[in-house]
Amino acid sequence: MTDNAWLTVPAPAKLNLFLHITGRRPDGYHNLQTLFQFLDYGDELSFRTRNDGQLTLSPDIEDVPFEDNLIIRAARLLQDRTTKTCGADIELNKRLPMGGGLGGGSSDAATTLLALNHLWQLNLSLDELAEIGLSLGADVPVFVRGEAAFAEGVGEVLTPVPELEEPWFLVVCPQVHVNTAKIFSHEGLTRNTEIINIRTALRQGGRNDCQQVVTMLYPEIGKALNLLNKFSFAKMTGTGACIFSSFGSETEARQVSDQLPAEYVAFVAKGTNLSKTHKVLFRPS
Ligand SMILES: C[C@](O)(CO)[C@H](O)COP(=O)(O)OP(=O)(O)OC[C@H]1O[C@@H](n2ccc(N)nc2=O)[C@H](O)[C@@H]1O
Ligand SMILES: Nc1ncnc2c1ncn2[C@@H]1O[C@H](COP(=O)(O)OP(=O)(O)OP(=O)(O)O)[C@@H](O)[C@H]1O
Repeated sequence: MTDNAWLTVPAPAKLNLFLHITGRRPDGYHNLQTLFQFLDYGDELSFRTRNDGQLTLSPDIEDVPFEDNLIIRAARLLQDRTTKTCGADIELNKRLPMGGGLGGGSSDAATTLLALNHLWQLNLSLDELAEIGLSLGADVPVFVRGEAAFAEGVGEVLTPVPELEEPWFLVVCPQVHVNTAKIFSHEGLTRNTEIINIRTALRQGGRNDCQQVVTMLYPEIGKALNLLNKFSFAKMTGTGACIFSSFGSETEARQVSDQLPAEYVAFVAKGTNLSKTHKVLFRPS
């Protein structure tokens, strides 16, 4: 029932270069100000269209039922806008830790929306795909749009910042799974950081308002921060667990990585202002 060649598309990680929480909305969600940049490292998805309306995914992600997987949920939302015959086989090469603050699930969802929109020839605009993506998670729209951005609202009001420096990052991934909802509902969370404008944000940067609560609940993350801080200023991304430091060159980042204790899971990647998904789908060289 297949009728096509495989299309392989990256699903890169994101970093929150800073993350300020500026308020809590009546629906419980939080207003944020954050700076998103992508990494040239992430998951990879391959798609092959089917003409029988079926979706398959391999391999399964342990503990994530098929219909709950953000890849399948994204594909189902697009199927709602197609004829009954649009289907796909999907292969997932999962590299990003789950619950790491690197946005792996959101990036997988955005890549699925972009790739299937292309393969099923739906011609939905990026605006439409970002709106569909927002119903899957607050981080999906930035991956759909594919540009480094200053984000406000719950993360969906995006101002592209194409002029950001693109340093090398050392990302350390403490082996704990942080539950995002648990962090946002914690009574000790800072929720009243002053709103800043984009120029101030780009000039001054900022901190991660979740870091204090997360390191209190997950001491392993505080320990990793203390260690990385000995080499270079370190910060948490999203609601953790991953932390990062930036460097002027890949060599410097690798030198620090090589000095970490063997049990630390870490990778080195370059920051990118255009996501690799967009490079592959829209600007192939
Ligand atoms: C922390 C960030 O990673 C920053 O990029 C994101 O805002 C989180 O985005 P995400 O993982 O896509 O999160 P979602 O799946 O939308 O939300 C998970 C849970 O976190 C809380 N949540 C999330 C985002 C937000 N702006 N306010 C919240 O209060 C809500 O309780 C929600 O139920
Ligand atoms: N394709 C997927 N990849 C990863 N997680 C998925 C996927 N589909 C559903 N999930 C669920 O989403 C949860 C969050 O995963 P994700 O890897 O996006 O976390 P995260 O990196 O902390 O994201 P964020 O920075 O957006 O908070 C997982 O614990 C898992 O239960």
